[in-house]
Amino acid sequence: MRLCGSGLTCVRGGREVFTGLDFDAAAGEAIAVVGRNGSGKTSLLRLIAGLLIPAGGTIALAGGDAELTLPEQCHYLGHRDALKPALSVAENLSFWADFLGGERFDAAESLAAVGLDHASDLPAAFLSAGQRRRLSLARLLTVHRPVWLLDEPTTALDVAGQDMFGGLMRDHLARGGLIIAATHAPLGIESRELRIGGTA
Ligand SMILES: Nc1ncnc2c1ncn2[C@@H]1O[C@H](COP(=O)(O)OP(=O)(O)OP(=O)(O)O)[C@@H](O)[C@H]1O
Repeated sequence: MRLCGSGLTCVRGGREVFTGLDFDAAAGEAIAVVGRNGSGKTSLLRLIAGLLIPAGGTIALAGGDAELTLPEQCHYLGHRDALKPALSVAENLSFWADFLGGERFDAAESLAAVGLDHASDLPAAFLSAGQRRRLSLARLLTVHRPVWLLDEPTTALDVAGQDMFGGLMRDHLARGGLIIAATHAPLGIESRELRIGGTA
């Protein structure tokens, strides 16, 4: 499996954010997208996820599931956690599994993997920032998708949480997944850098 972007141009609000951007990522590889604030890191993830339309260029996934579109093979984790505060931790995860569709894996195991098994009945409104982020990460495990698009994924995670997430990312890569992560902080796993715009 290989994800390639070629000659990408992104325009937002009538302003060109980047142009002529090329990237490629192979199965088992993590790409850290870096660049100054406003350079277009989030925009690139949203282009790959199909949430924005490129003003030019193409994005293609070779060797994926021919029956599915690229967005259907991506997990997009934005920097906001996209949780419903009135629903419990377990209900939020169930909502996302229903919304994303496809085969779902054991929610209790996913919550245990991110250290939230003790909190499954707690309303999401009561979670700390790091716990909200951990619940978002559980989505990645409950529904398997090969391409993980992660926007500042380690935000709010404590050191143990960053170690835990590093292990989850390594497992995903070992299973043949790929990761594109926009980040200002070290990702905590071996990765290749894709710089957008000038030096941060
Ligand atoms: N909805 C929008 N309408 C118009 N312009 C937008 C919109 N969203 C983002 N932009 C602009 O697009 C540019 C790129 O934003 P983006 O969020 O992709 O940058 P980034 O590299 O992720 O930044 P940061 O490091 O601050 O998170 C910015 O100049 C931003 O103001």
